[in-house]
Amino acid sequence: MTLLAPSILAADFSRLGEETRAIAQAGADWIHLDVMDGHFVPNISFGPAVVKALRPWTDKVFDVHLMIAPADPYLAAFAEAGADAITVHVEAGPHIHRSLQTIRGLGKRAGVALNPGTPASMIEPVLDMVDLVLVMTVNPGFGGQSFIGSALETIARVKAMTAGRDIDISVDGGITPETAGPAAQAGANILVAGSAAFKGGPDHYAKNVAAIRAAADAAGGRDGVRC
Ligand SMILES: O=C(CO)[C@H](O)[C@H](O)COP(=O)(O)O
Repeated sequence: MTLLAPSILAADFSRLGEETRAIAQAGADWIHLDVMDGHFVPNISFGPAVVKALRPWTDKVFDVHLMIAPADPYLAAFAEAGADAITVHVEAGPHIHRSLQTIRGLGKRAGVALNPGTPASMIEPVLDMVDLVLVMTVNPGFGGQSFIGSALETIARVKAMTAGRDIDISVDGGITPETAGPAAQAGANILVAGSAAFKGGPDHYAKNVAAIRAAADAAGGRDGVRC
């Protein structure tokens, strides 16, 4: 079954704890936490203090996506705050190998992310170091954007590059019941969804999550790793 990782970027920030619990109880597999610094991306979201504050609200995997540069000075803080997986962007600095080594050294699942304009080949040298590849299907920084179709080719390239390895492929940006199928078909086994997961408020979360997952599974999505 394809795993669903709702992004709390689309939640009601005045009630983040309740929202995190509600989406977890609605069937989310992982909780995706988007960290933005106003430098690597043109928006600011939250830091390790918020991750720590949310940790008691659910025992789901905390999938922390760092859209920050530099990332290395903050990796330990996010690990201590309760992250289970930490993803850094290959575009965010010159030492991606060191960042991934640090994340694994902290005992966390290490992820590397690719922006829509970045070729998949950029991460080939570090595939031994990663548990997760996150393919951005929007330009990072904001929720509610439209899925960039050309990123499907990147997902397919990453799938081919990672064949035979125990590496998850996550897609992030513009995931809806319409785009979940093509993303899963191209090779994604974890879908990050913000707007489509939180649409309509808490009474709709279970239905939203089920619709996205069903679309992915109908398209032949492969199993995500449960940890
Ligand atoms: O990383 C992100 C933005 O940088 C968000 O996770 C992503 O955009 C999800 O939001 P939506 O599903 O609304 O597109």
